[in-house]
Amino acid sequence: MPIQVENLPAPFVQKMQDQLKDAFPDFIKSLQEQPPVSIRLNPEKHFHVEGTTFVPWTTHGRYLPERPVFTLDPAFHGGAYYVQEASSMFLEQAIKQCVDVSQPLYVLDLCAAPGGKSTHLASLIHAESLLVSNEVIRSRASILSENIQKWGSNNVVVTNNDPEDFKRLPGFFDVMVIDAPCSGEGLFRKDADAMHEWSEDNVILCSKRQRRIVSDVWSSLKENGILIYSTCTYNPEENEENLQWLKQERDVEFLKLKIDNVWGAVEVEQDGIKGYHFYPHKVKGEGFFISVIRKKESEETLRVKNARSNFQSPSKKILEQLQRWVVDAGNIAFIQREDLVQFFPSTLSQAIDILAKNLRLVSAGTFAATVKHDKLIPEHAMALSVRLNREHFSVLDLNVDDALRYLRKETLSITPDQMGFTLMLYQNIPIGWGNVLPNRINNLYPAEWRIRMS
Ligand SMILES: C[S@@+](CC[C@H](N)C(=O)[O-])C[C@H]1O[C@@H](n2cnc3c(N)ncnc32)[C@H](O)[C@@H]1O
Repeated sequence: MPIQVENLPAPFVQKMQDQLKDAFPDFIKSLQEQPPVSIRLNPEKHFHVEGTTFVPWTTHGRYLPERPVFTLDPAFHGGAYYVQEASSMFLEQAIKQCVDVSQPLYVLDLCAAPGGKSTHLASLIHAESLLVSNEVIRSRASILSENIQKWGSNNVVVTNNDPEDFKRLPGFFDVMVIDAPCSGEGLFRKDADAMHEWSEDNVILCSKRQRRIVSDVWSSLKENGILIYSTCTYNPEENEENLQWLKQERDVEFLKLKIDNVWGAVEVEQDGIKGYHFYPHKVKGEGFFISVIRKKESEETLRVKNARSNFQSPSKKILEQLQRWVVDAGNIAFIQREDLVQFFPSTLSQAIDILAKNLRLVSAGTFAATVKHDKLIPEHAMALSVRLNREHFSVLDLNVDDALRYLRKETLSITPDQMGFTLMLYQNIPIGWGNVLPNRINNLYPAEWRIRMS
């Protein structure tokens, strides 16, 4: 929402004036404009949206001409795209230019909820990479897990830990993203609360917290590993000064990114640090800052041994059924915890075993099914999984009205010919399961995800 300049906190205005000098009036003008609307398409779900333009620093980012009601688009609930502001999609350049994504890697997204960077990372890294998507606040970790399930990746482990818990995993990660909690200056146009909560004291508080987070998690990054540090703020306390602090405390190298001038990102290079500012008067996006840092210090490394994991496997009978539910079943490990079966790439079993012993796991890979008396009830995440073998299931194509009825968990008045668990599709995107009985369809959409908007 465009903002009233007179509502901006006076010390913020003064700081921005000092920082931007001649460009300050353009910056203020941009805050009074409508924020651009952008989405990032899920490359695994092959969904097409008409009338969009490219976010230039991405492959799958698109600007929309206007803001639709995303809640009323069934494809959104099927994980066909993620709604994300465009500047933060610049993470893609940091990964593509500084990380060899042709190799499987261990990647940590430390401050991950609601999942913008994690879903993006999942689309950028090798399919057998491990992405640990962590969120310290429990309720936000559930939202994160929901968004990861919608995206459909099976190589993501969602954890709910404090950054210092990662000290238990020395030298574990090749890449670490710290999209730090910040004073939110860059989001004023989209989030009026951020503007009302802003204060100089809070900037200092955020800056100190950010240093603590980096310190706490530092030992879990490998020697030569890459740290991507980002905030959605403009001020030096949370950006350049934190990087200066890191340079003084640790042996690090700041990496330079190639940027096209037309993108409008502003490179800062001062006293050996490097970073990239995104200002709304220069880019089609919100305020953002990003820096890519290589760790040059040696680090004790936790070895992931090639031994059997301690996970319990489902029974042979269950396993045989499940293997028909997924494509490329040979490369997948199914594990059973109580009556719930999950799966992930088999090459990650050992690493996930280590995570399970050291961290609080919310989910590991994809929830496939609940086992009840040797029968399988498919989990919602299975419908949204990019590994789902659609050929194995009957499907029901829903029009937009029926799809919305389904997502509201209402009764569907359609009567398909085939009985049993049926995949609900909207524009060829799976959105969940129904159990077709002789006289009705049992709507299996998760009650807690049901849409309430009419
Ligand atoms: C900027 S948001 C992350 C946005 C997310 N990366 C995305 O792209 O969707 C920062 C996150 O850090 C979490 N956080 C807050 N305090 C924290 C702390 N002390 N340590 C780690 N994370 C924290 C917040 O709950 C929030 O989810």
